Amino acid sequence: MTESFDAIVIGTGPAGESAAGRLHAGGQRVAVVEAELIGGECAYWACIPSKTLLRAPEVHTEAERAQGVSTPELDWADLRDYRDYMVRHLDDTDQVQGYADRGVTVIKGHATFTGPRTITVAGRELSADNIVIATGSEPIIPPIDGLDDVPVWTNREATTLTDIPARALIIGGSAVGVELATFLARFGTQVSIVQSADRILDREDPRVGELVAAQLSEAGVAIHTSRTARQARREGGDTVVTIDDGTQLRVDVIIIGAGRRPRTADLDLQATGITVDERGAIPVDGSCRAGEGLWAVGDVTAVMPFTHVGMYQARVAVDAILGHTHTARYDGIPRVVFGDPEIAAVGITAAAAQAAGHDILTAELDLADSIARPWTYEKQPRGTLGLVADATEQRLLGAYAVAPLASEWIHQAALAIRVGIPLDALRDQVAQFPTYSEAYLAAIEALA
Ligand SMILES: Cc1cc2nc3c(=O)[nH]c(=O)nc-3n(C[C@H](O)[C@H](O)[C@H](O)COP(=O)(O)OP(=O)(O)OC[C@H]3O[C@@H](n4cnc5c(N)ncnc54)[C@H](O)[C@@H]3O)c2cc1C
Ligand SMILES: NC(=O)c1ccc[n+]([C@@H]2O[C@H](COP(=O)([O-])OP(=O)(O)OC[C@H]3O[C@@H](n4cnc5c(N)ncnc54)[C@H](O)[C@@H]3O)[C@@H](O)[C@H]2O)c1
Repeated sequence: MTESFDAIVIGTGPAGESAAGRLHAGGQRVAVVEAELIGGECAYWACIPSKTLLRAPEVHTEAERAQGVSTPELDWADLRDYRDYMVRHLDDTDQVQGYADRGVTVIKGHATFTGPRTITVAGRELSADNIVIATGSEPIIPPIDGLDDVPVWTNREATTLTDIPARALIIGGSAVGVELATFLARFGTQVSIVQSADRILDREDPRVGELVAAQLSEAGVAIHTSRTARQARREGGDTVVTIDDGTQLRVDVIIIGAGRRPRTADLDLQATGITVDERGAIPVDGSCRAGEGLWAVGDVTAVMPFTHVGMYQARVAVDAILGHTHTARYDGIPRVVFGDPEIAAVGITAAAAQAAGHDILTAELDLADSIARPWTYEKQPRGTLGLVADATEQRLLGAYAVAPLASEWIHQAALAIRVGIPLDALRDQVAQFPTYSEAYLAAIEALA
């Protein structure tokens, strides 16, 4: 017998949970289907554990860099326990009960489509007027000979680690690679990164890559850009990795941070009429609609694979389901990598702006030369803010900041880009003294 609902949400990562909560609040009879744990990748093996693990080394560095305070000791056992608490000991019993208490049906199991709006899961057949697909993404494992014979961690093993490895090779030098390298290097791991692109964080402005490479090198991380790992083998207790310039790296573990692919392969999407793109992503329109009564939100769309974007897409899709259709906009969405210091960017790079035909103005500011806050914050002041603006329209197109607390103050640029605040208005804006936010005025004046 087919069980009918108003809406079914497949996958309960941040995007799916957000959709389910909003649908339920909108008065819909909702079923959620989850193959693993309610909360998804973000809650157990990605955002939450990684940011929890990075906080202790961040405080440690802050203390080292501030005048008049002795540096506290890092306590791995204590941090590990707190990480375990933050990932709920990989137990979602309370989450399942929470949904049940609210009247949302939870079905644990792997869903596959049997028709345009019917699925089968755990031996049950369900149908709904609307189905939201929020199945997330999985790590891409690069082809390296011998990888099966040596210790390899994806983000899952890396974020639930119990012991700090002495030596690690990270494959990939973007968000996952930079954050894990920052954390491990601070706990004493000898870290190497092999990055196939010609710079770290290759999707950002080249200056960001330069600044981040310098900070990682200062922390003792060895970076091999324009390189890939070719072969891995066991030699005694060591893993020996050969990279494509012939260099051999001797490590204890290989950590994969080489990108992710949308999790669509085993959904039987052919039953729905949805055709995935070459990345395996589900194409969606402006309101995240993927077909008649079908919606896709989060990493599975590959639009911008971040938790905040997945939750925004859920908002947009559920609004449309509930009859308030509007179009998602992806400009002005921050992209933060929690390095040391933090790396934040928003909007487009100077190169992308030029390619799009903008007549651009750019400025880069060394914060220590321009504002007071870096000096009151740490004894070796640091930080950079870069801006790109349209000269004709006199508005901001993009910004990057590599500086303490950048994850917070990047939001001013985000809002300016999103709303199209004129440069004149930003020039007349007054920030509190002494804060990092004051950097915007100095950088905007430098644009002229
Ligand atoms: C190490 C790391 C750190 C990160 N840190 C950040 C960060 O700080 N900030 C940020 O914004 N982003 C971060 N991200 C990205 C973020 O984790 C993802 O963008 C986010 O988890 C995507 O959410 P989602 O709901 O789309 O999918 P997911 O979180 O992947 O959840 C999808 C869920 O669907 C379930 N599922 C899949 N297929 C089926 C099926 N057929 N049937 C039933 N259930 C199914 C899965 O079991 C899973 O629970 C990080 C990623 C990594 C790897
Ligand atoms: N703070 C955050 O918001 C945060 C943190 C971590 C991850 N994430 C998200 O999670 C996703 C996965 O992150 P990621 O860093 O794994 O992927 P990514 O797609 O952001 O970057 C992958 C990197 O690996 C490199 N690479 C690819 N194949 C390689 C190979 N064979 N050898 C060496 N290098 C190779 C690429 O050049 C690229 O720089 C991204 O969408 C990211 O935005 C977000």
